[in-house]
Amino acid sequence: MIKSTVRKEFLQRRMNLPEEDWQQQTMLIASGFKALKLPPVNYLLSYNPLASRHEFDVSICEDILKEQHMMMRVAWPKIHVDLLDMEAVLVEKDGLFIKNRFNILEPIGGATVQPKQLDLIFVPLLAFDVRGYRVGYGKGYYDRYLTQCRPDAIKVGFSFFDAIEYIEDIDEFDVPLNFCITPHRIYEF
Ligand SMILES: Nc1nc2c(c(=O)[nH]1)N(C=O)[C@@H](CNc1ccc(C(=O)N[C@@H](CCC(=O)O)C(=O)O)cc1)CN2
Ligand SMILES: Nc1ncnc2c1ncn2[C@@H]1O[C@H](COP(=O)(O)OP(=O)(O)OP(=O)(O)O)[C@@H](O)[C@H]1O
Repeated sequence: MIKSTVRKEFLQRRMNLPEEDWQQQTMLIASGFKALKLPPVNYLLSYNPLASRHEFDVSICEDILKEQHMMMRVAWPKIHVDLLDMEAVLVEKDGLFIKNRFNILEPIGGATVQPKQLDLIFVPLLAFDVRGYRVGYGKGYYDRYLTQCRPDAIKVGFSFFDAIEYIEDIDEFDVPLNFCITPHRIYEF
């Protein structure tokens, strides 16, 4: 399947998930994540989920990590629409967020974390394949950003659905995930 077909189909499937299933599967994904053995994490790039698109609520996994990595600091993406690029911004406790044009909460103020400082990245996705390649909303923000990160930075995706066979139109910019957690499986690539 090509990215544009995957994008439409999986957004539809996610939007059609009944609230009860969404909640139950969220808990299964979070317990899968808890079982992951990760090296020390100093800097995490998280994201604020778009509830209106039924995105996975990564804040549960953030909390799990905070217990395991006491020194960990969390950054959030801030996009630059004109440049199609993104930065990771640290927000201290009680920091402020404002909604961007896509309705996603972004930090106001706060220090930028350099991409090479990040140890762990939660990567939003609509679907992924058996090789760890993913499809997002199609603007390439994460693809551009991930090429600037350390090769050993761990990229984790979360999905309510299992891997698809192949995303056909992968290009040289696509960076695969290291892990994808689904309600019934942990994929490692
Ligand atoms: N929660 C969350 N935060 C994130 C992402 C994400 O996927 N999820 N991103 C991951 O990249 C970046 C934002 N990327 C986005 C890219 C497109 C659209 C979007 O709604 N696109 C419309 C088209 C709108 C237009 O062209 O103006 C669409 O898909 O209908 C939203 C976010 C950074 N932050
Ligand atoms: N590093 C890069 N430099 C230039 N163009 C890029 C880069 N990364 C991705 N692109 C381009 O951005 C466009 C969108 O990429 P793609 O369809 O893979 O987005 P996506 O993975 O669904 O979106 P996202 O990364 O925002 O979640 C493609 O045309 C792709 O070639």
